[in-house]
Amino acid sequence: MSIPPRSESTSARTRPTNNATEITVDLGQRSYPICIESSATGRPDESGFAGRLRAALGDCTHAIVIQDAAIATSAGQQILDSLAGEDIRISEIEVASGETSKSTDRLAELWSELLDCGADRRSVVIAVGGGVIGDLAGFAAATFTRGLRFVQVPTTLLAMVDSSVGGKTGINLPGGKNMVGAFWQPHLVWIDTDFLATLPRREYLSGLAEVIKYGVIEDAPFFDYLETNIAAILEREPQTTRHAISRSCQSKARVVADDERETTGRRAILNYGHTFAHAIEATAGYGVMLHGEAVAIGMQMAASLGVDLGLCSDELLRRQTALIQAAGLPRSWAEADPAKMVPVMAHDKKVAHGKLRFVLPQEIGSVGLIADVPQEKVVAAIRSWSDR
Ligand SMILES: NC(=O)c1ccc[n+]([C@@H]2O[C@H](COP(=O)([O-])OP(=O)(O)OC[C@H]3O[C@@H](n4cnc5c(N)ncnc54)[C@H](O)[C@@H]3O)[C@@H](O)[C@H]2O)c1
Ligand SMILES: O=C(O)C(=O)C[C@@H](O)[C@H](O)[C@H](O)COP(=O)(O)O
Ligand SMILES: [Zn+2]
Repeated sequence: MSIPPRSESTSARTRPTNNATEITVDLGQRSYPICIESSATGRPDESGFAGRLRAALGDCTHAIVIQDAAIATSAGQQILDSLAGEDIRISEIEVASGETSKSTDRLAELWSELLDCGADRRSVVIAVGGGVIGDLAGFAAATFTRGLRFVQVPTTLLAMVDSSVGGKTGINLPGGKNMVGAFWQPHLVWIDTDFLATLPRREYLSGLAEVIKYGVIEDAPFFDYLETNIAAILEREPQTTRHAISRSCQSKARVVADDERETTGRRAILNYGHTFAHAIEATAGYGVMLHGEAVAIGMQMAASLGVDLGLCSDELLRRQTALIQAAGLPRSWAEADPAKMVPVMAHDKKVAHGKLRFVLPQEIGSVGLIADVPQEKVVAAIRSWSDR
């Protein structure tokens, strides 16, 4: 199956002002801004978090801040402080860090906590944390009373460049990643790059895997930029890092605006490497391998599969491998076991008519959605980046 090309009419709109960038996710009446700022959360004027919240929601008298327990005294506190002068009742809910919180048990507790704090359809859920908090809180918002308004405040690089944008929310099942969820768009994405200052290096690198993904799937000049500037990004040099975040958000906003619910196939490109990655995460045990680490290895497996099928060149694989290595990400997983991974891959959400479909590279900046891949080639791709 071929992937529809980028639509010219639904490109993300970008408005840079001073040291801030605003990108619009164009979804008609459900359009929303991604505000990329630095040191701006507490500003008392309309450019601070509270001002942007007022502008995005209008009437809001109750905010429920659902935050990662590990950042409750830092980013979470900044968000709470920024709302202190507002005429808004605040409820706080903490969620333990880590992938295991994306579970049916934690979701059920969260529904009860929302009930207990008096959440109703005029409330807003504000998710403060990484992708785990955004996915979990977003799904709770989508389902409680059939829908609460929702705002994303990403505090990890991965959440800033990927999970906070686009409205995919959900939880894991033991047998598969993100198997239960909903498309539920936020009203606002607030990115304050200062939050990255406390992010551990391993988590920062994990986010870089999704950044590299955008270069491979639809932005070849950005891939070139990353090759040249990876050292500055690793040092978290402010301007370079901001550029990488904003370019990633532009890619994501463009793809989501083209195919919000992954119906035409265009949005499936964001799943590059993920058929393998999700099987790696599930078979390793959730939380053992970080999502971005699994995506890096999954992209390697996908590129090897592409080479094997004659879809792309060895040179593409060489460049991708070099960038992943330069970014300090793993390229292989010694324990990757096809016998365990292939059955998990059967639950991939891109399966159609009982057949797996893989997002595979054609050239840097372009991928295709490929069905009818012989299983022995899938096994060989897994083995080429494992010890088995
Ligand atoms: N919905 C989507 O479109 C989408 C896209 C990509 C990934 N995801 C999902 O996102 C999840 C991964 O997200 P993640 O990588 O952000 O992981 P995460 O949410 O687990 O956060 C990573 C770690 O960083 C800590 N942390 C967060 N912010 C911090 C900060 N500012 N300073 C210090 N520590 C901080 C957290 O406590 C946690 O231990 C996975 O479940 C993945 O499936 C979803
Ligand atoms: O937004 C998307 O679409 C993506 O596929 C982004 C991915 O990086 C992300 O990991 C997503 O959660 C995967 O979605 P899934 O539908 O394969 O579970
Ligand atoms: Zn991902």
